[in-house]
Amino acid sequence: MSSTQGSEKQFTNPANYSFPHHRLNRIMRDSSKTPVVLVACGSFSPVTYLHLRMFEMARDYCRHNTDFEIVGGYLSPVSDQYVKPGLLSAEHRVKMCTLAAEDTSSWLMIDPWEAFQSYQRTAVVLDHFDYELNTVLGGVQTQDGKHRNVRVMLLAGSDLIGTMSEPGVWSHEDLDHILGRYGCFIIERAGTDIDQATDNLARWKHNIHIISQLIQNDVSSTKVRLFLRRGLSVRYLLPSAVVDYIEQNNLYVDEATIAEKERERESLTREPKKKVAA
Ligand SMILES: Nc1ncnc2c1ncn2[C@@H]1O[C@H](COP(=O)(O)OP(=O)(O)OP(=O)(O)O)[C@@H](O)[C@H]1O
Ligand SMILES: NC(=O)c1ccc[n+]([C@@H]2O[C@H](COP(=O)(O)O)[C@@H](O)[C@H]2O)c1
Repeated sequence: MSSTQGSEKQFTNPANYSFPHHRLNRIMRDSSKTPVVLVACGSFSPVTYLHLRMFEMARDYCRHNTDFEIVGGYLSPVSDQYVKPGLLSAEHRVKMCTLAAEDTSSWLMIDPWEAFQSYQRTAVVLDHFDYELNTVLGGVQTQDGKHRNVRVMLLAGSDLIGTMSEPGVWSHEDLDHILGRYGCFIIERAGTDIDQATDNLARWKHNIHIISQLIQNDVSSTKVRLFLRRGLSVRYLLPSAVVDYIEQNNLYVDEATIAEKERERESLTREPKKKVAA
């Protein structure tokens, strides 16, 4: 059974869900172009500057190399049911992504649809975006009021695209749906050979856009979590509102470290009195 087309399918929404579109550019700047919405699917545990930067890189790439006009960008955090080490609750991940986008961007949005329900395959997530953008919202308009359907495209790092050639991770049908119907932008990532990662995807080559990182940046959520566990600073690797949120909620710090931090805090508040007394 092939994945259902966005315009035909009814999607089950989480409770109290509404599709965010407050930053979507509903009127195109250049009517000769194709309107595109970028969708990055991932854990975002936690979201880093690199995740946000992927969108800026893709927008620059589109301006200079394609006839696409980016009219919006979404981060879609994966469901809690996605089994992965270090995956914090959807509640925290959506909150951190929202703080990050609000704090740093004028065009990025967070869609919590995927996060607050059972696991949804990426092909289905893209269908959901297509449905919300084109069927529910009715797409966008050109300067002279003509209707245009928005093209949804996946934005991902080369490590994720590399998994598309690993047996059993993605079905052929889903790959055909994602890369054939929608298309994607791949951000080069240190440690992944981009030619190897895309070798098996040659039949969809016309829909795969590879973007080099001109300034190498290999911040990853795994490294950020490791720093936090070791009590090292992660400031300037993530938006400051996200760092503050992590600190306030003691996130990614294991039980032993929390207890140690509490002991430290207690001893710090007691220490000056002892010194004075001595
Ligand atoms: N440094 C990076 N360069 C290029 N792409 C990246 C980078 N960091 C993350 N991405 C991409 O961002 C998307 C979401 O990533 P994800 O949430 O899994 O982050 P991550 O840093 O890879 O996480 P983790 O370290 O927990 O595996 C994926 O497509 C991933 O390839
Ligand atoms: N078959 C699929 O649809 C499929 C397979 C593997 C990963 N994914 C998606 O890719 C993303 C991977 O995120 P991570 O890089 O954090 O593991 C998630 O959004 C996940 O849902 C989808």
